[in-house]
Amino acid sequence: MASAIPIMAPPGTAAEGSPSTPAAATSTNAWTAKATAAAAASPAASKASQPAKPVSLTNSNKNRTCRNIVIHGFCKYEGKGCEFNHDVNKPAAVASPEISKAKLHVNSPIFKPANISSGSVKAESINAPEFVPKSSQGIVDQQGVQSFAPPMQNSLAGSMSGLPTAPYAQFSDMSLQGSMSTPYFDGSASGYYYQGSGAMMHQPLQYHLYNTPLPHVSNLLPHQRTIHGFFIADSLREELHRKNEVILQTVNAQEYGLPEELHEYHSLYPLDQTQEKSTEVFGYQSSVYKCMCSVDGRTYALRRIEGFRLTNELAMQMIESWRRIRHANIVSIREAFTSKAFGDHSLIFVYDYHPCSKTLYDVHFGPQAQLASQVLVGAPKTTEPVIHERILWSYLIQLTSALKKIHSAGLAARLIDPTKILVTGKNRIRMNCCGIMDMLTFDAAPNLAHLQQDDILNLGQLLMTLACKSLTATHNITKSIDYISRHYSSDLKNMILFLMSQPVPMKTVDQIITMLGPRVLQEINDVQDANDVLESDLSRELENGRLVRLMMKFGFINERPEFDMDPAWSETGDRYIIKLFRDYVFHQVDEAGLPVLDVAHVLTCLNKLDAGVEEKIVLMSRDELSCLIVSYREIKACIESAFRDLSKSK
Ligand SMILES: Nc1ncnc2c1ncn2[C@@H]1O[C@H](COP(=O)(O)OP(=O)(O)OP(=O)(O)O)[C@@H](O)[C@H]1O
Repeated sequence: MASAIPIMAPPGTAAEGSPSTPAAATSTNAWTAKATAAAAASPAASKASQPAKPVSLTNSNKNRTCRNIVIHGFCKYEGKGCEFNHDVNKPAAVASPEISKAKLHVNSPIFKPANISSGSVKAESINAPEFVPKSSQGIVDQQGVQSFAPPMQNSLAGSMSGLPTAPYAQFSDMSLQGSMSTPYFDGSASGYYYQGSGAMMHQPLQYHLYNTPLPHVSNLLPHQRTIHGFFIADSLREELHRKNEVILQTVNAQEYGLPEELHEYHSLYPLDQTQEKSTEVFGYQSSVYKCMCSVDGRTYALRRIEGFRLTNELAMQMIESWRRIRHANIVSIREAFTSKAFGDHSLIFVYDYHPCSKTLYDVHFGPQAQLASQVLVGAPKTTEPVIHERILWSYLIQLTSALKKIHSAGLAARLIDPTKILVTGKNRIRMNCCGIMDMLTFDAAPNLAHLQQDDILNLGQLLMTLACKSLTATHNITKSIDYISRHYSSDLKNMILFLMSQPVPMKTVDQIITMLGPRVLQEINDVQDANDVLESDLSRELENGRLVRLMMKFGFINERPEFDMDPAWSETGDRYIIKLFRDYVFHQVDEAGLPVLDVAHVLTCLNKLDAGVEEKIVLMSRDELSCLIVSYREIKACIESAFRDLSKSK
């Protein structure tokens, strides 16, 4: 290794045993003074060394500054036999030629293990207790592993008990003390997506690998960070995990009377919340299924209109216009087709799938929302209206934006109903089921202006329903407006009155946009704030992804059994440095010889390595007979070259 700088033996130093490592052997002057080497590598490592007696030195050495003083600021053998000069104020008569050559000097940063530096993050701090989700109702497999039952559609939950638990934990974790065993799926997704495996694969996902910091540890000094500072927020991670989990859910098609395949879709999974099917919205019973597309492998939502016979082929052309609409507040439609796969004449619409979404109805009028308002009954009179005004404005802005797109395309939504608006994120809504009414009530020459006026009226009715938090609010408009004027601003009341008023001569979406005015600016501000938070979360994960890739490279290179006796791969040259660096990063020990589990140290070292900084560190061999001073840049070059060699040998 050309660039590594071995610490040279002072003249006259007798070697205690020959250097056993090839790296040491490459230097004829390899310095074998254990004490100095141990101290050089790390104070933490020093305890692991065998006690070594310093060798006798000539009188001239008294005039030479001890290297330990120069490098580390102290010499543990001062007064115990070390004959070099320890008085830094006393100028050394003879300068040590090696030291003047060495680039490392007193000011070089030295790694201090966690138990010395109070500011570092210790591995113990991430000993979070195992999280057991609330909905886990004790599904225990034969091995006694508790499985987690997700908040699934009610009728399906029963089918999940007694399912095998997949073997996890292969790539499980950064578990540093065995305390964070992470039961991740082993990565083999084969069969997971597909029906017919007889069972819905299920796994106990651990959403909370890291708890949020406790209040008493949040008062950190500016240079300190908690372990949570390195990873995305718990809530976001949990949400993403849950979405992934929901996307992969399947049921046995036969058990649920579902077709194995439907056009180019398979693995149907019912999404309806209840068994009861209403004909209120479409005039026909409808069902929704999640499914996989065998063409692109993506997940979609199929809406089946039951018992519908398509009589006019022209109706299908309506879908073409809807297919062209792409908008952040509209669930995109992919295609529509008829099918007899369910044993009847069904009309099938294929939409984008938004995992874990709920309808606006579920969010504000469903059982959970009712429970929340019951809690509020006992609340003081000053309690805020149940749906905050800002949320109502946000809904209105999003729906107006969607309507603008639809009306500009020469279409009408024809369906603005709380059960047909999806909430796909926090206050994030999307119009669902677009295009269905155009097919079901096909009219070759529709009165578009009239339908668009209806859209605006329906928007006003929806807003009134939400503001009054009552599905019958539109039955008594005077009373509802009175309620709204007492609980909300006059701007909101006027907006609702405008939307619900008679069109004289015609109302347009542009008029609504003008009335929204400054509220739109507020919405943009909120969206950008949310975006900033997500971006910062993303950047944290970016770091982690980078570090995982580095650690993988380490894993590939270090101690490969097939190269055991190969001089190019065994403990020589560049690879030897990588091995020593691995020890430096992960295998530090403290004065008592106990492992130092300092996450901050590991992250710092890996980040510096990835950046390839010029900072130098001292690496010491395991037998403590030799040490090397190398920069992170040099170590990075070694790793890259070793990895290149590995890739070539494939
Ligand atoms: N595109 C989609 N992506 C993800 N989930 C969806 C999608 N469309 C509907 N869902 C989910 O399917 C479930 C049923 O939707 P649906 O529109 O049938 O609501 P509903 O209240 O049952 O209405 P209806 O009474 O008309 O059947 C809802 O929980 C909804 O979140």
